[in-house]
Amino acid sequence: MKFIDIIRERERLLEIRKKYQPLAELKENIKRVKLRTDFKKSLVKEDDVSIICEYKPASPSLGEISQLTVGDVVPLFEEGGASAVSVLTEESFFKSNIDNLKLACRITRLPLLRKDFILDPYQIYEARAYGASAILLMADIYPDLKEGIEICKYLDMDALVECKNPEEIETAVKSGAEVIGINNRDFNDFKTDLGRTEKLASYVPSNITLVSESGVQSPEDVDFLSKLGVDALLVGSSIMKSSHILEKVNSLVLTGKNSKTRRQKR
Ligand SMILES: O=C(O)c1ccccc1NCC(=O)[C@H](O)[C@H](O)COP(=O)(O)O
Repeated sequence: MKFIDIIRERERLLEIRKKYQPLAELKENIKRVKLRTDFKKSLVKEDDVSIICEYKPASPSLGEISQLTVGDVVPLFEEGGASAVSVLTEESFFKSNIDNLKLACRITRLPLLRKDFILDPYQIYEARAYGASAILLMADIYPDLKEGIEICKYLDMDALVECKNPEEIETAVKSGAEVIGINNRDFNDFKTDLGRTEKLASYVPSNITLVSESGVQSPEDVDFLSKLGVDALLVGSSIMKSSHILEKVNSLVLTGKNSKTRRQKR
């Protein structure tokens, strides 16, 4: 399977959602959904690298990862010291759905990131209506980044803008991004390499919150990425696969404590 297959499938399911729950209805629902605490603020700490724990039952690279539910894992993420929770909401390849976001919202007071392939403003409104405080926007996938970031601001949400090269980082900054993510996963073969953050971190201005995403397995990885000046790490598979989730989260969180380093300037 290729990345483009994931996007095509996302487009197909999006059209079904739009018919099932029109945008006007979502906008009405938003009026009744209380906003969660600030995602960006929760990640930026003076001395600590924050950990965002991701609910991820399956993935294109690993297939089924875990049969645990949001109700099983989110309390453990919180107890383990996570600063925020990411909920994958893609159905076909990651075996989750948007209702898991709503469920997480009932379980935890931590800020919630909607992790999905966002192609359309509809999905940003949908995220807010289902309780998200932030949404992932991929710089090379979302059609109008500036507009997407503005919609997030209008809805009092944060945009985590994912960038794959220096040009995308520059575009993201010009478009108003305040939180930038560097994904350590290569979307051609889905393999991870923490060296991607090493190559790109210094391109991200120091006033912007930097999240390193994917491939974090161990406290040693947290240590390595901390030295590159990241503010937060997004971790899914290694936590979901663990038979001791609470201890796993806690070991990553503790390694992030007092480990924050100033980002190198170019
Ligand atoms: O996880 C995958 O296999 C994948 C494949 C294709 C596109 C995206 C994919 N993952 C999305 C993510 O970015 C991760 O869920 C997230 O960063 C956590 O990564 P990990 O800790 O490696 O599970």
